Amino acid sequence: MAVPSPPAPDKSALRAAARAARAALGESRPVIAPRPELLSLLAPGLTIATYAPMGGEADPAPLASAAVAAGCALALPHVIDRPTPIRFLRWREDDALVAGPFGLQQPVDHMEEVAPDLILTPLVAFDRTLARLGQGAGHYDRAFARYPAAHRIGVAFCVQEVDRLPTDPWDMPLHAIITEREWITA
Ligand SMILES: Nc1nc2c(c(=O)[nH]1)N(C=O)[C@@H](CNc1ccc(C(=O)N[C@@H](CCC(=O)O)C(=O)O)cc1)CN2
Ligand SMILES: Nc1ncnc2c1ncn2[C@@H]1O[C@H](COP(=O)(O)OP(=O)(O)OP(=O)(O)O)[C@@H](O)[C@H]1O
Repeated sequence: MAVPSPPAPDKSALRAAARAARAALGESRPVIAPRPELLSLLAPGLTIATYAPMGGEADPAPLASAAVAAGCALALPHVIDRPTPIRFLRWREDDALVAGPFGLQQPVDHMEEVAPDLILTPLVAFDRTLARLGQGAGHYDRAFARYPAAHRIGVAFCVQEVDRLPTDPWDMPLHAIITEREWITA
């Protein structure tokens, strides 16, 4: 009889391990610099959704600045609570942010809602098949379902890579992941 294989780790165990790996970077967090493959996706008039990093997340600011330099407009997610879908609101780099739920900084809620052409997505963990793990509230899963034509680009440190993530029926793979070392595509 075959030796039973150990159960695959579930999403919450993988999330905890990846958060610990990210936290172990401490203050020596690498810079995620723009890469040519990302720059080739940017064009004047496009709307790029970025995010205000929290905790130990990779900072997408150099990527957002490259998008502005390429003539793109920016948007940031606006969060109400776990069950409510996020909305992407117009944001310029000098616009003030206010405190939101989960310790997030976000635009004031009366900014214009916009449809992103490319979504820079914070990752908790990822694998080489471009599967991603987020905070578990489904905020980005639902945003991806609402904007299926948007480019889905994950942003993470390479220590957040895991061998293989479990996937659920609602998971939409990323188109690419940018780390401090690589542009990962399938
Ligand atoms: N910077 C950033 N902005 C973002 C997200 C994100 O992951 N990062 N989101 C992604 O969906 C959305 C906000 N959704 C969130 C949903 C749940 C939690 C949450 O449960 N946070 C944990 C702490 C996580 C940690 O230790 O790193 C908590 O509050 O207990 C956070 C954000 C949109 N904006
Ligand atoms: N299109 C959708 N519409 C409504 N609910 C969804 C949709 N996609 C996912 N969800 C819900 O959101 C939750 C997502 O959980 P999951 O653990 O996959 O999150 P995640 O991989 O961390 O991603 P996210 O960053 O989007 O939270 C699940 O409860 C799921 O039922």
